[in-house]
Amino acid sequence: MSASLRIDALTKTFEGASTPAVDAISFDVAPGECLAVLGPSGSGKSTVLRSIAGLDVPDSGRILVDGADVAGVAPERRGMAMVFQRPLLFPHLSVLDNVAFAATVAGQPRREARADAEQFLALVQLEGFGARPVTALSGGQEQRVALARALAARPRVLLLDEPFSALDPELRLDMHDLLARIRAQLNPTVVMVTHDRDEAATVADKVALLQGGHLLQHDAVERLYTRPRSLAVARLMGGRVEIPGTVAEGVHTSTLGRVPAPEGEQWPDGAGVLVLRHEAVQIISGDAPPCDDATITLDAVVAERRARGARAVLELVVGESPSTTALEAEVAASRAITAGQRVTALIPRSACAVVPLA
Ligand SMILES: Nc1ncnc2c1ncn2[C@@H]1O[C@H](COP(=O)(O)OP(=O)(O)OP(=O)(O)O)[C@@H](O)[C@H]1O
Repeated sequence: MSASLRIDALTKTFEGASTPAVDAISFDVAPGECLAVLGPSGSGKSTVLRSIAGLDVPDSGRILVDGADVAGVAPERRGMAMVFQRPLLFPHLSVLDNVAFAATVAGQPRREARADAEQFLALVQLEGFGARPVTALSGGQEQRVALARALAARPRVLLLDEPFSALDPELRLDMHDLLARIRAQLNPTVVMVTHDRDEAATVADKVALLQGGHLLQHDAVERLYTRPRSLAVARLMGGRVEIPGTVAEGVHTSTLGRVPAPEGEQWPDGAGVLVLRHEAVQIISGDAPPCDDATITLDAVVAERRARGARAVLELVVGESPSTTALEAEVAASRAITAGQRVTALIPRSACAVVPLA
């Protein structure tokens, strides 16, 4: 059921707009892979998805499914199915007939189409719901029906446009689990639009990160967090530690001291901002462990502590005035670390990346 997808220099400018909504975007999605198209509002995510589906026509660029260009192919003939933010179910049909609709319209005998639909309802854990009117469903159940309906079309590529964003947080987590089960069972190629990086990190193998119609980085989720290519990527992924400095011969020098590039990484000479995830900063409130080459050990003062539910954010100050550096770290809320306290911050060197200044 899965196909490869290649997006090649996709460009689209809407009538009357001065800049492209999508500007020469290219990426590949392997068969069975789940790609999240992530970015802030207006970054071009839906335009990319709608172009793949054939609902928007790009000005230039190609969309290849298993190597074949789908330009000019009608949306319903592309072997794709799309789930939108709203389930868009037919209110006059039962749950089962909503799922069986496409097959019935395509001429499959009703009984067969319904039997098939039952299987997809079971897959989305709505076994026994077939006879209900869709108007009697909760939001989460409606979205499950929309997913079952899309899957019943046996798409080669499943397109999801913010499908869970209208659901409450608990239900969203359930839907993420459901999507994982669907992937394990049917292995579809999935492209999902989301503006939520946690959602992208939870459901996707890779992320295409967009901003202002440009593709900033297409990479594995983990690399977007730990190896951002630019300051914009680090910030969009929620990075909160930025330390300006200079790189010479692969060593970044700043108020934190000298940080050599991790093995296999190349940092170009010149001005560069050291970025690292606040989650990677470990806080020791007692005796510091002995120094080792793999770890940066810093004396710090807690300037502020902010509550974040089960976690707490610590604003740290490293160094002496006037050359101090601000650093953020996160600890379990249960840890009794208070503002004004002296602590040791440990940073694995492997957690450090250097990106160009702005
Ligand atoms: N049909 C259209 N006509 C004119 N402009 C459009 C149209 N659709 C999108 N745009 C513009 O193209 C740009 C990208 O929009 P798009 O919907 O692709 O972004 P998005 O990242 O999906 O945003 P959101 O998360 O808010 O849905 C925006 O500036 C938007 O206003």
